[in-house]
Amino acid sequence: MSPVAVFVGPPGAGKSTVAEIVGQRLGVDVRDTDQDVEAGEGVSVQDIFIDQGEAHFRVLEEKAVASALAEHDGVVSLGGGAVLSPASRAALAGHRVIFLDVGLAAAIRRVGMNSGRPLLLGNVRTQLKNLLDQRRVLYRDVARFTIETDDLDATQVADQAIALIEDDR
Ligand SMILES: Nc1ncnc2c1ncn2[C@@H]1O[C@H](COP(=O)(O)OP(=O)(O)OP(=O)(O)O)[C@@H](O)[C@H]1O
Ligand SMILES: O=C(O)C1=C[C@@H](O)[C@@H](O)[C@H](O)C1
Ligand SMILES: [Mg+2]
Repeated sequence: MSPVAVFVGPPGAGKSTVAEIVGQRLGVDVRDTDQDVEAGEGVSVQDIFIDQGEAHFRVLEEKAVASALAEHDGVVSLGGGAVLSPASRAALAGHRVIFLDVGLAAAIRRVGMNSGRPLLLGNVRTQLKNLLDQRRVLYRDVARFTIETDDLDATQVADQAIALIEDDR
């Protein structure tokens, strides 16, 4: 069993939104590792960061990624920082991973300046810039395909993703 596609990318890339559209259009279930962690713990990702710290969240996330890749044959959307884990990067090898890339300006517009995302608290622009600079290489490393999303709406990104999936089957 293997997911039909796995979406990776930074906050604001549109992973959750696009995964939902692609799942609906292909008639398959969607799994989001942030939601899996929240369901398992019974609290929000934000609260886990605040109460138990990022390192604890990353351990939970690593398990959620491993389970989703092993158990799910629909579409998977990973948390933005899932690729920080070497184990998760290794687990992604051989999967149909699609990197939704986004530039700084579009990412800021999409997450908003008052982001509830715990890693972006403080100066959203600076945090997002650092995060994009540090992680782009990791997203590229795990991805079979990249979609540049800046000038596309979520439906257009989903169209491209479905075309890539169909061509790759
Ligand atoms: N291609 C797009 N163009 C414009 N807005 C978009 C696009 N994709 C998603 N959005 C909007 O951007 C916001 C963030 O999208 P979404 O939550 O899907 O991102 P994400 O990649 O899952 O982020 P996170 O890593 O924080 O979970 C949402 O308000 C969504 O409607
Ligand atoms: O980019 C990140 O590190 C994160 C993205 C979100 O999906 C959540 O997993 C959490 O807010 C951390
Ligand atoms: Mg998401």
